[in-house]
Amino acid sequence: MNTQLNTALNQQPSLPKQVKIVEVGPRDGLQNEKETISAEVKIELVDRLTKAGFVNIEAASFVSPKWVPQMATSTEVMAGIQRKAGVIYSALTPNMKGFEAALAAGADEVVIFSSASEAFAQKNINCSIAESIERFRDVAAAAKQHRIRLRGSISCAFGCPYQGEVTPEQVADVVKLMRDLGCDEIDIADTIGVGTPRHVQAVMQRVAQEFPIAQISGHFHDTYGQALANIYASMEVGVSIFHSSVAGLGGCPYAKGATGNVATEDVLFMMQGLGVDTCIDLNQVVDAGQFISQHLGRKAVSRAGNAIAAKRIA
Ligand SMILES: CC(C)(COP(=O)([O-])OP(=O)([O-])OC[C@H]1O[C@@H](n2cnc3c(N)ncnc32)[C@H](O)[C@@H]1OP(=O)([O-])[O-])[C@@H](O)C(=O)NCCC(=O)NCCSC(=O)C[C@@](C)(O)CC(=O)[O-]
Repeated sequence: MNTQLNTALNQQPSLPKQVKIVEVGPRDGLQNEKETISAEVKIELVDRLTKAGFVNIEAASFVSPKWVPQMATSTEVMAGIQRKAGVIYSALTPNMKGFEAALAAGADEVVIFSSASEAFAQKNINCSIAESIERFRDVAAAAKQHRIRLRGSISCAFGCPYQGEVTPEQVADVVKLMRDLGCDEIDIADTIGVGTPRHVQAVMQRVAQEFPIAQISGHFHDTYGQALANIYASMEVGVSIFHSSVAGLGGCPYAKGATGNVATEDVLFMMQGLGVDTCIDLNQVVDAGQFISQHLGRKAVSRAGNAIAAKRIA
């Protein structure tokens, strides 16, 4: 390597040596599918992901089946998966009814979810941000009582399909509320994928003033093709937890036109190239991505996944 390039590389901000990848495909990825997917298929997907080495898999969502019918099989899914010791299987819980179901199903982590945008909170959970926090108070207390991990997710942290602009200050305000509820981890979510790297860094740096950066995660949808760049930019400012979805599955029922999360295969390929450890077997994730894509009858939305799969056949 020439001296100039070497000096340039040495001046780069350092990246974390290891990151945690939370696989959200079985929940965020599948929740928007119109055709009902059987519990058996969902269970096989989760089991494949467990074998691939994820330490955290979002497997279920105990929300109203009238609002998100695809997640109505969550109890069966949680009962059918082969759990591996040490793996956290998470479930969304919008209220105490959801919490009770998650508790009965043996969720290791419950996820309360609100938004940095008032308009999106109304569309997604039918209440204001303040009302959602009040509703989560009991869920948070019950989670603590049962020693279940509590994660908070903040949608529309970089823009809202109904309200438009969202400021870093608005995101920080919700982070403070979730921190005060006792969240162990807080997700900064780009629901509609409009964030770009410098904007993402500004938001991450602002919220890190309110909550430890080691417990903040980046949840990026890839609607505008910015997700990998945003993950890289987040790592530059110290974020080391990222959400991704096998085969790039997904979309939010309450954010029309939003595509899936960044594909897990693409994230893993980038991390390998950067020498950032994930402890996850990319080949097994590619297999899981091909499995679920075949089941859904379409090609995976993962460039790395499809390229690796094609190379195997060639
Ligand atoms: C919050 C509510 C329930 C309010 O919905 P509501 O209609 O205001 O609530 P309600 O209390 O009046 O209940 C209505 C009906 O739902 C039932 N119900 C009530 N709660 C539950 C429950 N937990 N489990 C099962 N059933 C439930 C309840 O029993 C009742 O049934 P009925 O008496 O009419 O037969 C509703 O708005 C809801 O379920 N919303 C969930 C929407 C959702 O899941 N969105 C997708 C997930 S968020 C997301 O994807 C974003 C994220 C996290 O990935 C980050 C990002 O990318 O942005």
